[in-house]
Amino acid sequence: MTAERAEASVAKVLSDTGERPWRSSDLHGGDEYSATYEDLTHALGDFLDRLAEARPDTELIESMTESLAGWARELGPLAVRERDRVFGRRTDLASRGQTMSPTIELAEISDDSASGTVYFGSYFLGGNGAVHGGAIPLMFDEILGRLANASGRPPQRTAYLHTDYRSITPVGRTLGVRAWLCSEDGRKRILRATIHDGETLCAEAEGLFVALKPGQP
Ligand SMILES: CCCCCCCC(=O)SCCNC(=O)CCNC(=O)[C@H](O)C(C)(C)COP(=O)(O)OP(=O)(O)OC[C@H]1O[C@@H](n2cnc3c(N)ncnc32)[C@H](O)[C@@H]1OP(=O)(O)O
Repeated sequence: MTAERAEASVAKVLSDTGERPWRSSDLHGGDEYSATYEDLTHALGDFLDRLAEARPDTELIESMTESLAGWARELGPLAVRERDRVFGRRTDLASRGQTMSPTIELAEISDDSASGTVYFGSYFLGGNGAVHGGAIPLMFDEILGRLANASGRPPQRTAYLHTDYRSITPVGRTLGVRAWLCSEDGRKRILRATIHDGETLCAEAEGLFVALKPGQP
């Protein structure tokens, strides 16, 4: 996704809800920094997809290894405390500034539902064209966790996450994703989500999210 599309996606969510989509830290710089960091995470995701697809020769493997080791050496001294990090903490961005799970492009979000698209690249291949069975709950935890924590609700953690695999989830296709709040009972919230390939239900999940008590990690 380009920086312009990332900004447009965030702006749409803001205009729909009248507020920031979910808690966002301002510790990590302004809009330009966000867009630049999102470009980095997209470039990294693209690299992982291309790596997963390619069969490079020894010379290219050695060259890439050297380049990656060089970047690691450069980043090593820049390590900061968890709360000051950027990776995975840009909750105002579609990718959340991370590549651990695929980017979810939300077209709609309200207090109790969200819908949009998700694209699993080749990096997430399990086998025979199907997404890895572990990557699917990872994506569900991502969207359900975001929704559970949206709209000024107190921070929540996943207590359980149940996934049913209804048909294969294909790699390399834009899939529909939907999540909604089913019930609230004190600190407990049950949410559900689905992934569709066109009309085909690929997988569905139910998660219990429990609001943290003060002092709970
Ligand atoms: C923007 C970010 C997007 C990404 C979001 C990612 C979210 C995550 O993945 S969080 C990481 C994964 N989750 C964890 O590490 C959680 C680990 N577990 C915990 O910390 C605790 O067990 C925790 C907080 C869930 C609940 O503990 P605690 O606060 O002591 O609550 P506890 O009293 O045991 O339970 C509260 C209620 O929930 C119920 N409950 C708790 N766990 C479960 C469970 N697994 N199944 C069913 N019910 C449960 C209890 O029965 C109780 O119900 P009731 O009030 O009716 O008696």
